Amino acid sequence: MNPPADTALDPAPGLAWHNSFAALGEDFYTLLPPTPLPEPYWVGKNPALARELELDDAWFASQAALEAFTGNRALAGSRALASVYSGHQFGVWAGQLGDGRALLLGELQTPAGPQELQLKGSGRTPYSRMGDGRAVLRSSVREFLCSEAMQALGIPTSRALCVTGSDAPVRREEIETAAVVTRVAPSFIRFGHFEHFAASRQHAQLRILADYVIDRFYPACRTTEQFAGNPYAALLEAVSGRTAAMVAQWQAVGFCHGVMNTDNMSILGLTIDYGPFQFLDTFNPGHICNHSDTHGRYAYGKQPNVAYWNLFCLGQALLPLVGEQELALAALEPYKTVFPREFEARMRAKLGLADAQPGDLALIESLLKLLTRDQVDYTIFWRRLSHHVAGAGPETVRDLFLDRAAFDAWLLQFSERLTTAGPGHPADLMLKTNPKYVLRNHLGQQAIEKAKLKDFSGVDTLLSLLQAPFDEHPGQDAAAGFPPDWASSIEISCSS
Ligand SMILES: Nc1ncnc2c1ncn2[C@@H]1O[C@H](COP(=O)(O)OP(=O)(O)OP(=O)(O)O)[C@@H](O)[C@H]1O
Ligand SMILES: [Mg+2]
Repeated sequence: MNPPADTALDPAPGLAWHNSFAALGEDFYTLLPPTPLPEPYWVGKNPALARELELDDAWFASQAALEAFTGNRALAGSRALASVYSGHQFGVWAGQLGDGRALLLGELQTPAGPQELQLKGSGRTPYSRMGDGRAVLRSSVREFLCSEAMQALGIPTSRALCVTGSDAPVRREEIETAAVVTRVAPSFIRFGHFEHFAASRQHAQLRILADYVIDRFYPACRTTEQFAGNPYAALLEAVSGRTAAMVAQWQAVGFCHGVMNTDNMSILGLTIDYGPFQFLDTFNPGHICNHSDTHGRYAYGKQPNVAYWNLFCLGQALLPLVGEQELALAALEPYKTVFPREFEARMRAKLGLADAQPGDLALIESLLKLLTRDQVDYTIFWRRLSHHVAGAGPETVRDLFLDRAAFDAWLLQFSERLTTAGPGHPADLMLKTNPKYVLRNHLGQQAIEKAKLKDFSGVDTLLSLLQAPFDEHPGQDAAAGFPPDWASSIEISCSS
C-alpha cells in the first residue's frame, strides 16, 4: 500500500515552487492531495521538456519522481489544488464543472517564464460529479504524444512531461487501467473560469481573475488607448487574437480538436484537453473526429466559427467588467479579420510562398476543393508537393488525384505563382512547414496496444518522430504512410 500523498514530502532537488494561482484565494479552488495509485510505472517521459524545466536528471530518473508524478508523494513546496470552472458543452450551458480529475501542483520558474505543472487523472475532487477522477492509459498516451506533436509543429499548446501508469482498474466501456499525465503550461485558466464567476454573479472574483491574467500574461492591456482604455475589453481582443491564430494553425495542419467546449478553451490561446482529437487523413471539411459528437458541432471545418462562438461566451462573461456591450462587441470584431489573415498566411507558407499576392486565396481555395473532391490524404499531399517543388517531379503528387486534368491545371497555376515567390527557395519553406509525421489515430493506437502489454517502446519511438516532424527519420517511412484500412474503424469518443 502506498503512503497517503500528504504525509511523504519529497524535497526534489532544485524545485522551487511558486503558487500564484493558490494566492488568489479559496473561492477559486479546493486544496486537496492526489489519490495514490498502486505500483506505478513509467509509460512515457519527455527528457527535452524536463531539461526546459531544469529538472534534476538523476531525480527525474528516480523512483521518487515516479511516485511524485503519479500523485503518491507530495512535492515539498507544491500546493495541490483543483480549480473551479463552468462552461458551455456542445453549445449548452453545463453549469459548474471544474478540475474533476486534474490537480495543479504549482508553478516552476524556468528560463521561458513560469510554468504550471498539473496532474491529470490523479483522483476525485469536489468537482468530479459522477466521475471517478481517473484517466485511462489509452487517452493519457494520446494526450502525451499529441501535446508534444503540436509543440513541435509550432502550435501553441499545453505540454506533457510524462505519463505514469498503474494496473489499477478503471471502468469505461470496458475495464481499462489508470494513468496520470503531468501537463505543463504557463496557465491552465480557461474561458470557463470566467464564465463560472460571471454566472454566479461573483463579480469581485471575476475581477480578481481578470486582473491576475492581465498582470501576468497581457500587461499591455493596462496601457492600451484602444477601447477607451478599458483593460478588460483589451483582454478580450487579445484572447480573440491568440485564439484566431491558434485555430488558423489547426486548420492549416489538418487538426480536429473534437471537443471545443468553452471549458476546453485556454485564456492563453493554447490547445488544451487532448481528448477525441484527430489529424485528418483524407481532407474533408465535414470530418467529425469525436464519436460522441452526433450532430457534428465540432467538425473540422466548423472549428473557426465555434472558436468565435466560444469567444462570444467569454465576452458575455467579461461584460460586468467591460461595462458596455458595444465595447465587448468591438473587441470581438477583429477575430473576423485575424482568422482569415492568419489562415491565409499559414496556407501560403505551406505553398512555399514568402510574400502575399492578390490571387493567393483563390489558389488555396481551388486546391482545397480538389483535395475534398478527390478525398486526398492531407499530410501526404503537402509533403509530396514539397518534394515536387524541391525537384522530385510531379508524378507522386499527381498520383493522389482522381481528376488528374484538374490537378494539372491547378499545378500549372501554382508553378506560375512560384516564379514570383519572393526571396528564399520555396521548397525549403515547404519542407519545414509541411510535416512528414503527424499523430494519426492508427499510429497512436499501435503504440497504445503495445503499451497495454507493458511495451512502451512504441510511445518512445512516436515521441521522437513527432518531436521532429519535419525531419526524414530514415527507416521510419511506415509512420508517414497512408493509414491502413482498419484506421477508419477506430472510434474515439469523449470516454477517456
Ligand atoms: N473520469 C472523470 N472523473 C471526474 N471528472 C471528470 C472525468 N472525466 C471528465 N471529468 C470532468 O468533466 C468535465 C469535462 O471533461 P473534459 O473531457 O472536457 O475534460 P478532461 O479531459 O477531464 O480534462 P481537461 O480539460 O483538464 O484536459 C471536466 O470538469 C472534467 O474534469
Ligand atoms: Mg476538459
